[in-house]
Amino acid sequence: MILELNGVGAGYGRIPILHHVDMSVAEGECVGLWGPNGMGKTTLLKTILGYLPATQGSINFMSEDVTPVAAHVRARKGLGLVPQGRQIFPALTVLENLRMGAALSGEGERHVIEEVLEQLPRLKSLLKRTGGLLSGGEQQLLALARCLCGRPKLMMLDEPTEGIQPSINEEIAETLRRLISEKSLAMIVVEQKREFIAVLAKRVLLMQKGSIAGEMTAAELLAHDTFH
Ligand SMILES: Nc1ncnc2c1ncn2[C@@H]1O[C@H](COP(=O)(O)OP(=O)(O)OP(=O)(O)O)[C@@H](O)[C@H]1O
Repeated sequence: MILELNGVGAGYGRIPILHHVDMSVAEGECVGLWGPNGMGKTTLLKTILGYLPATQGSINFMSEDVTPVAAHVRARKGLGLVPQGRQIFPALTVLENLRMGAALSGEGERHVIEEVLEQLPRLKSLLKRTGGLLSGGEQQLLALARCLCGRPKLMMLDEPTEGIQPSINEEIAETLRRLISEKSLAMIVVEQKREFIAVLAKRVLLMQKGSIAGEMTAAELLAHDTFH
């Protein structure tokens, strides 16, 4: 397993949000995380990344107990995030955004960026463009590319299709599918759109009220009654 959580709890101040979360991700596996709004999916990603401390349980990443390890050290070890709402640097150019990501990789910046651009060729013609002037979809591709420039071993994506037009969502899904099948990159994908998760993840965890309430196959997810 590349990631293993055992009985993890976390919250904000004294408000507990996550309760006894057990989950694992195998090498090269893409796991979907699905559930209604406000159930703790983003909180779970923040806890795995170390932005929030686990108040209970343990987090194991690449055979190391990272529960006490600081977020920036976990990032260097290979935990990457494509955050909700993209969070690119709007005043920097596309290339500068990628350089920020590549600083984490510990490899030659130019080589890393060139390789990532081969996977996301649409960005090649946008390198000098200011990030804030890109469309939402282009910003999402940039956020994905920036994360890849840090050479993650496990990439977590928080609602990558939110507010993005369908044609770019297909491009994002296809890029992620290739990264899984060709590069064996492990992923956790938090998503509301079932069709998007089903294309990528064989195994989908259902999150409810801060706990993992069940596990489904992609086919079961597509057949699942919606929450609303
Ligand atoms: N910084 C914060 N301080 C206090 N409570 C928070 C904070 N961030 C989130 N919460 C609360 O934690 C709970 C879980 O939120 P979280 O964002 O993890 O859910 P989610 O499943 O990712 O939902 P969404 O899809 O809407 O982001 C919610 O009740 C939310 O109000």
